[in-house]
Amino acid sequence: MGQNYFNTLPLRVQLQELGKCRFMDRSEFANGCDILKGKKIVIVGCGSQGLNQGLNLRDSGLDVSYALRAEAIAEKRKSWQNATENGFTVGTYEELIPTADVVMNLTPDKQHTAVVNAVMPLMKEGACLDYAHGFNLVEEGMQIRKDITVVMMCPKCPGTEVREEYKRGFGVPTLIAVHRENDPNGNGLEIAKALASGTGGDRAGVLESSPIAEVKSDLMGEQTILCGMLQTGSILCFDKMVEEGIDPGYASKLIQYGWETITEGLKHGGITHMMDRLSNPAKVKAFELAEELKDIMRALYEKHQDDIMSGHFSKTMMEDWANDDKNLLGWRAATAETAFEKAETGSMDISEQEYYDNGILMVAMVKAGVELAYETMVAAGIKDESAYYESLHETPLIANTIARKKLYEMNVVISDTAEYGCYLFDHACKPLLKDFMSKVKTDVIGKGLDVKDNGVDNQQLIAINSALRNHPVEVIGRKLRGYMTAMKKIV
Ligand SMILES: NC(=O)C1=CN([C@@H]2O[C@H](COP(=O)(O)OP(=O)(O)OC[C@H]3O[C@@H](n4cnc5c(N)ncnc54)[C@H](OP(=O)(O)O)[C@@H]3O)[C@@H](O)[C@H]2O)C=CC1
Ligand SMILES: CC[C@](O)(C(C)=O)C(=O)O
Ligand SMILES: [Mg+2]
Ligand SMILES: [Mg+2]
Repeated sequence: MGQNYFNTLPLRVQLQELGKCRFMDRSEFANGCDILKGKKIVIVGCGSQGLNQGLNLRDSGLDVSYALRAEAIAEKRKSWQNATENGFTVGTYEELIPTADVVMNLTPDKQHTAVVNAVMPLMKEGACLDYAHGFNLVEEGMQIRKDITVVMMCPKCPGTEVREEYKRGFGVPTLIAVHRENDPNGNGLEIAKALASGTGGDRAGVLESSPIAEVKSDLMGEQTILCGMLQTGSILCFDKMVEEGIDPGYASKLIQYGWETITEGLKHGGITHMMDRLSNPAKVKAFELAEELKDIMRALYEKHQDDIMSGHFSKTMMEDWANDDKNLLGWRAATAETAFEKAETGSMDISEQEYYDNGILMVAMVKAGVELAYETMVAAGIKDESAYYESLHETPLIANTIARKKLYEMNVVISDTAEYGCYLFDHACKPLLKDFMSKVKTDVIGKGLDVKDNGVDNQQLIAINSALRNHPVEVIGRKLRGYMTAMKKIV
């Protein structure tokens, strides 16, 4: 195992790299992916990111093929099926890597050291190696041959949504970076820009960042609000409703589709708009619950960020890798056994508004989780734009996966690294919320408020509305969503 690269750097460089974040201007992508036209792109791995990035790059006119393990080809595994059914050339590392101008390493993080050690000797002089997540570079300190350019092109969303947005003629916000140790020709940024353009990311917004900022923010987002919070919230809200006598089929449906429905509000107008979808008394209640949740969970969010920064998280996850993924597999199996996962979802109609009205606690959990994740990341030196993408922006995209097939689907689509961190958070968060959950009733989850009229105190409502609109995640969110809307009009 290599040394944690981040921990080897002087503090000055650590801070410089953590703070690297520039929202790129659309004009910087005027040449699209032209510099890669006629070049050979070989993707290693054809899973969640591999398949979907490859489909987009090919549709953008680039030459894409897949290098898979010999066993995957011989056994016609899922990765082989994904690639061949979509008409791509597939070959072994020996057949394809030496032809590649760009090798995209889209295998699970756990495999990166082995994969990179296998492909590096086969790569031609001066080729480029791309990652979609920098764990291997930053946490494992992978050393790459000095003639190779190392870039990162990281869509800020699950692989499935990378493709769906592209098919809609758009893209997903994407972070690009060049590894400061490997830019021998000084053209790493141009290559990363072309990859982001080829996947459609430039139509949604691209951040020029660093591998360090990417890793420390991506891990934090996925462990807390994006996956951990939604998993904990699903399990606790379901158990609560059933305990209070609500039909399990209704409870299951309210949660399975509820996250997607209420977080649709985030896409349109952030937390402010999500909360505006509630009646005034419900908004006051959700605000109060969120404040309480933030007080209870703040230390846990901070612990996750601290452990990510110090390398404790990566060290313990790598110990699990070395232990045949004992924790990951045990937690995965335990999740499948939860009452929420096992419940049959009812066929009753639930209107869009009912998801808000009967899901006040879920709204409060989203608000608390997004704000806490954002606040904690920014306090650790991560820039507002990255913190926004890794919290508020991506939450609806993860919620979409739960709507498809509950927590199972979310945990299949996200990376194994995200799945491990999600369980870690979930196991710490559930006991923390025990007392809180014992006090809540069906008025905030399952049935809606039982009020005779919608009257509220004017001054209280004014103060709440002001707090909502002026939270820093809302300020940066309005700016970034404004760019996305403007770009959508151009495309
Ligand atoms: N999942 C996501 O949506 C996101 C992932 N990322 C990052 O993208 C990268 C890829 O993650 P993801 O798409 O989830 O990965 P997947 O788990 O979906 O990748 C599976 C692919 O990797 C191959 N693979 C597995 N083990 C090996 C190995 N030892 N050697 C070679 N190939 C192997 C599999 O092929 P085989 O058939 O041979 O097993 C399969 O093609 C990661 O760095 C992740 O952090 C970034 C953003 C989001
Ligand atoms: C949220 C999890 C993620 O970081 C992602 C889809 O962006 C991952 O690692 O899968
Ligand atoms: Mg991510
Ligand atoms: Mg991730």
